[in-house]
Amino acid sequence: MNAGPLTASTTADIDANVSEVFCSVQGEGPYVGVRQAFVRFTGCNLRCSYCDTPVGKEESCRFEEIPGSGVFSQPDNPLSVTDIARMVSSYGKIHSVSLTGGEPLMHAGFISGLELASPLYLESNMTLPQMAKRIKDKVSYVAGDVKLLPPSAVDDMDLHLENTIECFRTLKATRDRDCFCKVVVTKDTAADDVEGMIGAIAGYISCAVLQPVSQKELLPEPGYLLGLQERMLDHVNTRIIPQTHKMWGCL
Ligand SMILES: C[S@@+](CC[C@H](N)C(=O)[O-])C[C@H]1O[C@@H](n2cnc3c(N)ncnc32)[C@H](O)[C@@H]1O
Ligand SMILES: Nc1nc2[nH]cc(C(=O)O)c2c(=O)[nH]1
Ligand code: SF4
Ligand SMILES: [Mg+2]
Repeated sequence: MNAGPLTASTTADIDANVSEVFCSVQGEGPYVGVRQAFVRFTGCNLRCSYCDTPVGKEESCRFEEIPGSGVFSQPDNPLSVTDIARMVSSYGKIHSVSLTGGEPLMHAGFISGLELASPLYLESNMTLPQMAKRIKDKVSYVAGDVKLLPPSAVDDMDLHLENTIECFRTLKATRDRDCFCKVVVTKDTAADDVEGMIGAIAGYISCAVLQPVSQKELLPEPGYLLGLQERMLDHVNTRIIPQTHKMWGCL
């Protein structure tokens, strides 16, 4: 049994460093447009070259009390599970609570202690299988990224791929949980790599989403995305959905 530092302990953590809490609509993937509270944790175990999310401050969180106002209070970190429950319940009729980051699975101990009135929607890089095991019965939605990293970005590529597959196996779609995958596609994304990984996880997901990268200079040609979609359709229901929240300037 693996007993490394990222092996989950069995007790819940009562606090965590959170970079922001806000209310918006889900801007990515098949649930685009549903109203959500977003809880963005600090810290990440990866450094994706295209990442659009700055590393959050550890000292304080920013909390948008009125949705869309652009006005933030700055509660001190760490925040408790009770603080989070109070903040997200203030947002009214939400569909779910998006747990994002950074990498939320680095805070699995805290997530396992959350008791919220709304279902949990996990947004993860799917590379920490021990943490995934710990929270698998807490989350109702899993938006799992497939990270096709260049060899220079990982010490052990086989282990990275195994960890990804193990996360999807653990958090797979069931009667009580939806699980789908997103792949951020850039002009450097190799179709063979995408197809290999999607083939390996197809049995665990309800659909796959090809998400064009937001930086214009990194975008592939439209024909490339359509060709990739056609290949993926051999394995799983596949949609091309760009990030929508950036179109209308919401968080
Ligand atoms: C900021 S990440 C946080 C959650 C987790 N670490 C992950 O990567 O899934 C949230 C989502 O934004 C996507 N994303 C980040 N930068 C992007 C970009 N430049 N263009 C399109 N999607 C991007 C990620 O791939 C992921 O699906
Ligand atoms: N509106 C909106 N939708 C999102 N879906 C995933 C996001 C993320 O950064 O995890 C995100 C985000 O930051 N904003
Ligand atoms: S895993 Fe997610 S948060 Fe971390 S660097 Fe990649 S896109 Fe950004
Ligand atoms: Mg985002």
